[in-house]
Amino acid sequence: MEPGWLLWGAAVLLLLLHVLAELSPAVGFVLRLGWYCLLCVLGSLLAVPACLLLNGGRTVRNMRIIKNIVKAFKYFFGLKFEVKGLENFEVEGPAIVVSNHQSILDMMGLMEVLPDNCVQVGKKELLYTGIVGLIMYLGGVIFINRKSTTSAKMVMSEVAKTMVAENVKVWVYPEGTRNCTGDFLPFKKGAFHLAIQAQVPVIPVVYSSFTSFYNPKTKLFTSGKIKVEILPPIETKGLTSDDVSDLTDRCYHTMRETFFVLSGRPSPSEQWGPDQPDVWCGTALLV
Ligand SMILES: CCCCCCCC/C=C\CCCCCCCC(=O)SCCNC(=O)CCNC(=O)[C@H](O)C(C)(C)COP(=O)(O)OP(=O)(O)OC[C@H]1O[C@@H](n2cnc3c(N)ncnc32)[C@H](O)[C@@H]1OP(=O)(O)O
Ligand SMILES: CCCCCCCC/C=C\CCCCCCCC(=O)OC[C@@H](O)COP(=O)(O)O
Repeated sequence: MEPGWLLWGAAVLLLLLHVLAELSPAVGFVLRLGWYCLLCVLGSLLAVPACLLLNGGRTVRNMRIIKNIVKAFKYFFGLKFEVKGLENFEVEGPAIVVSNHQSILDMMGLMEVLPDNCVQVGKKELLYTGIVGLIMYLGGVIFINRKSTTSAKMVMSEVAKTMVAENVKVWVYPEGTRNCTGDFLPFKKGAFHLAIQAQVPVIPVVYSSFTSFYNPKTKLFTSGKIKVEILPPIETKGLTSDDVSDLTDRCYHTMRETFFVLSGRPSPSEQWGPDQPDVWCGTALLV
């Protein structure tokens, strides 16, 4: 077929998809999410050779390449990030970063603020997403098996040693799963055990609620603004395993309080529970 016809075909297809997306929110939702996944695949196709050529293999230095590619994604979805407190990442040496996790779209918010020398903890299933899994592997993502606490704990204790030796920060989603209910899930303790074992500070990062522009249950996915705040580091020097619960609670409360402020909603003490308890976040691999 002639290239001219191909271009026309592509233009007509895009127009058709655009009209469909405008007519039906559900179709628009699926198309936008599909486009996001496609962007991840295309970005990975670009990043894999770059990472291999420039850095040779699995290393945290690849995160810079990944970050710079992913930072362009937001323009395709009309998403804006307003970031406060970046200076709080400037701690000397390693640290544990903890943040709330609402959706697979979080990957954009993550890359928007990601400090140098920082890897994330992710569920091992993400390794099976083909080239996207490969780029995560090359970026140094630490994969854990959530179904086996024993093996997850073993991986995390190993991380406590290597992060200090190699001077890397580790980004953990302490809710342990995606949650877009407009509130927080209770925090799991792995991140805080890790911080105390390695005697490194915890840096909380909070993203405002997505519910005004993204909701898989009502098939909502429009443009929107996300406020991000990096809170001051919480020191763990001198703390022992007896202090894990207190540290977890302290981070949970500070972050939840900040979450409501950033989301422009009444403080948690003035309301009870999530305002949309039935928002479905999905238990499938991605959605
Ligand atoms: C260029 C284009 C590219 C485009 C493509 C993109 C590429 C981008 C690249 C890169 C971005 C990557 C983005 C990745 C994002 C991934 C996100 C996810 O996958 S989130 C899910 C996985 N993460 C977690 O689950 C962590 C949080 N979870 C924990 O930390 C848990 O605590 C865990 C898993 C370690 C254990 O899970 P439990 O369900 O058993 O949870 P508990 O209740 O905390 O633990 C049970 C008991 O064990 C103790 N415990 C936990 N950890 C311990 C430890 N290390 N040592 C000793 N005790 C420990 C606890 O204190 C608790 O005991 P007591 O109840 O207190 O008595
Ligand atoms: C042969 C494999 C076929 C699968 C092809 C899928 C192609 C993948 C394309 C795009 C993937 C986008 C990945 C973005 C990374 C975001 C990571 C993420 O946020 O994972 C969710 C996980 O934290 C929480 O898991 P659960 O909420 O517990 O569930």
